[in-house]
Amino acid sequence: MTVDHFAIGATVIAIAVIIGWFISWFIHTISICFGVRHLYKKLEPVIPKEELPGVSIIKPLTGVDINLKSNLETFFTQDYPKYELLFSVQDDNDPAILVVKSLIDSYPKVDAKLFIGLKNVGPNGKINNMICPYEAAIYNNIVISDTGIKMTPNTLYEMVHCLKPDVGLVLQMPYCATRKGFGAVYQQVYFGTMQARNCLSANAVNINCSTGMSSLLRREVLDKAGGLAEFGKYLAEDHFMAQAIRAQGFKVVLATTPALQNSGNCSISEFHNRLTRWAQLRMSMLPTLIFLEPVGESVVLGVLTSWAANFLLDVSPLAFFLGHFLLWFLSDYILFRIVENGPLPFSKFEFVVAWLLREFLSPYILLMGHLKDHVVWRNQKYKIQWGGIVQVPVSNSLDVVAVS
Ligand SMILES: CCCCCCCC/C=C\CCCCCCCC(=O)N[C@@H](CO)[C@H](O)/C=C/CCCCCCCCCCCCC
Ligand SMILES: O=c1ccn([C@@H]2O[C@H](COP(=O)(O)OP(=O)(O)O[C@H]3OC[C@@H](O)[C@H](O)[C@H]3O)[C@@H](O)[C@H]2O)c(=O)[nH]1
Repeated sequence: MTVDHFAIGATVIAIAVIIGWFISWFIHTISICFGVRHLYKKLEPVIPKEELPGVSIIKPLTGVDINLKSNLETFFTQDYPKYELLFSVQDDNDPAILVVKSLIDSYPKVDAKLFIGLKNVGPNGKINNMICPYEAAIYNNIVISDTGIKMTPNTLYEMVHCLKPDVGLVLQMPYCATRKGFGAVYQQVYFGTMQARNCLSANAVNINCSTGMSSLLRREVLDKAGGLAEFGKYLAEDHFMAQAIRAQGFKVVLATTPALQNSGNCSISEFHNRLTRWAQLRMSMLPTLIFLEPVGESVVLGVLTSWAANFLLDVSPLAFFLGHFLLWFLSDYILFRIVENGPLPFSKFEFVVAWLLREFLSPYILLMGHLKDHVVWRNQKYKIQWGGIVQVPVSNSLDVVAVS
């Protein structure tokens, strides 16, 4: 390559980097605007409360943590006229059984059942755990809610409110309840900044960006796509369910309040394992993210753009990087306050430390996703293929028992 070719190539790359930098600020701006407009907006009642449709809430459980009982209790105290609770565990030694039974005894007026044992329809353990309650559900509207989720008394109403006739799936954007300890702060900052930015901006422009920890869907729509069992072949069943619902012409929308993850386990290393697993899923399903995700991170994009600005405009790279990083921080701080709907629930110092840690560790998490040749989820190992299909882990199906 001659010097001219080299200079032309470098100029083209530098211009592309600058364009990418503007795109990333466009994403920040959309997420903030959409967050302000959509999150926590006042819901005008459209139909009287007693005429609201019935909802079956499926809770696939695996094990116990110190918050499980209080989290599950929030499902028994929903300010909603007609719903049933369908808990399921995959084996009869699961300690969650005792917790659920004691809550069922304490709230005899709430229609609640416990299913013990899974139906093996594919590699996805969560789907296998949910097949029995899904088949037994009496209502057409199904909420799927992960074990660590806590609701406020209004959450179910807020989700149903978003289920307009043209909507097939309502997702609660992932966020966290405020818990004690730095691990909890770190997770809350992650979900309130990077995750919220991508989730809000993608949904604002109708890009499929789903996380299935708390969602409400129309059963007849899912059944037309083959039912819940059809998605047992994927680990990222949430992404493929949203895709199948959109393919039938229904909208996928965000609920006005985020999902409150409130697991009793706030370990940073386990959280990193979870993020690595999610990164592996995303990269296998959407390979363009292998390139886009790292360049969409503040540190990598900052370094690249500092070089580009210096190359094209002779700007000091250090000054550019520091300005970029400070702006990114301020934008994330504003977004966090929008998602939290109030002041920081911890000190500013903790926010800064958790934010810096996340920004500098994110390339490492993405790298770990590339280095691992298998996915680990709840002690099961899976081999994942391009397209998101997984190979079956060894699993044993128990007889199913329903306990009211
Ligand atoms: C030069 C700048 C370009 C920036 C491009 C930004 C690239 C996107 C970067 C990161 C994507 C992060 C997605 C976070 C949410 C995903 C959470 C998750 O992994 N969930 C899994 C488990 O529940 C789930 O199975 C996977 C779902 C797939 C999500 C795919 C998301 C694509 C989002 C793209 C957002 C771009 C927004 C553009 C708006 C104009
Ligand atoms: O083998 C399993 C694994 C998981 N599960 C249940 O599935 C739910 C989610 O599990 P975890 O909390 O371990 O995982 P995550 O929070 O990472 O899940 C998230 O990412 C992966 C997606 O497929 C899920 O839909 C999403 O909720 C829990 O309720 C858990 O009890 C099972 O019932 N069996």
